[in-house]
Amino acid sequence: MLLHFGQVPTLVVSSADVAQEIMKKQDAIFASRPSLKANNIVAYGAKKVTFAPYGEYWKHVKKIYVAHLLGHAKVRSFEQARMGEVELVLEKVRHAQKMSNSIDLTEVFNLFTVGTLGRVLSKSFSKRRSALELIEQVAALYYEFNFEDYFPALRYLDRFFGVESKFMNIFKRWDAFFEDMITDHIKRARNNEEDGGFIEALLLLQANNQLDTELTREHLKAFLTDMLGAGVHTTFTTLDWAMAELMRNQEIMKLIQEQLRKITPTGGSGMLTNEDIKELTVLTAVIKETLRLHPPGPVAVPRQSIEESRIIGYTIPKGTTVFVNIWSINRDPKYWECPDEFRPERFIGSTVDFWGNNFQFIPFGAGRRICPGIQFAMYNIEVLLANVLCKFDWELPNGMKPEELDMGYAPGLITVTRNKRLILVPK
Ligand code: HEM
Repeated sequence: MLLHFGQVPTLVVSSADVAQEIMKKQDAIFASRPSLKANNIVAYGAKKVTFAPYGEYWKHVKKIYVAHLLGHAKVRSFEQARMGEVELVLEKVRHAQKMSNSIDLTEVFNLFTVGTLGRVLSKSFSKRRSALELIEQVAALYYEFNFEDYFPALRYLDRFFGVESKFMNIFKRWDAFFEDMITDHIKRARNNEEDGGFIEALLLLQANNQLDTELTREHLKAFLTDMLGAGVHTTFTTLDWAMAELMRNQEIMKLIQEQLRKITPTGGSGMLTNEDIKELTVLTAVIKETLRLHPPGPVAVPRQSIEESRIIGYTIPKGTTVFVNIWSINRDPKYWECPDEFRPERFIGSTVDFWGNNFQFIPFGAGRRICPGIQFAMYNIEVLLANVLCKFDWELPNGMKPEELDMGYAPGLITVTRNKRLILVPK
């Protein structure tokens, strides 16, 4: 559907066929991003990959992300940090179990996600709650309708809306947070404490000066905002939805628990590692079905066309902003039987995967701009779910029945979280 939002031609894509046309066949034309006011302020111009226009700079920085943080080998190498955070979660749950208390799993998942990411940025990362608070504030402001993005000629009206000053205020706190993180890291490095994290790698690249692109302190901070901005809400909300769906589908939860309880952990700590659970098809199917029904980003990050093109017989002008509606594509009855039902078994024995080749299932997007954090996210989601399901049985509080669990969506545009916190009792 081609619309005009103010002065900007806008294409909304809600079918797998057109998504394939945009994200695969004509990907080079549609691989850029529109320049939004929020990005020019909070995201340090277009320095972070998520909002960089398609081109050489984007390619160089994405390579840095993959080589030093998000690539498969790197993700595997972060096992210690990941398992350290799993251990913290298990301790909290054990404590609640011992006291016969309920536990707020939404909060636990949120802290786990920011903790695993923070630790691999810098080993000494500890400000989980401040980071979460900042991410919330930025998310709330980010997609607030910004008049100027759609009516550039009416820029002067911002003095009434005040969007820019709101962004500037948040940006100052955001910037100070990342400045502290880098400064703390540098102080420890003076004491010869190596940590193998992303900030260390970036500082080394900066010192060696062998890159094809400039790497200033601003670039470093932009990359860190990219990681926390793109990686935290998306991952935590998947954990939250998956666990809620399992509470409503007890037979599937029991099946996974039986499979998990047959595995003997290889690590000395008694926790299951990613290696231990790599053959668990039911757990993977549950996560895929969660991502299909509740894609954390219901609308992919907007794209922009760099030249005029033809899509299914229509002319799409250069500079069109494209929104791919992942949510409705993932539930298209043309591809999915009973699309609104949680049925993980549909993925067992199926070749449909989320790597951007099956356009009826694109929770991570597709094409050149596909999410580079898939492996990172999946390792964290799988290992945490495996451990909390293996070590504990779970009940709803106050005699609540599974069908009474609120599965409504909280308001929000960037990521779609559950309406209510997930409070459960570990047994
Ligand atoms: C369940 C978890 C996640 C989901 C569902 C998800 C989903 C997405 C989607 C839909 C896009 C846009 C793709 C497109 O335009 O075609 C994206 C982009 C991106 N994601 Fe993720 N993401 C997740 C986790 C992560 C994590 C953990 C990180 C990093 C720590 C990350 C980093 C990024 C980056 C940097 C981009 C921008 C890529 C580009 O513009 O080239 N994501 N993600």
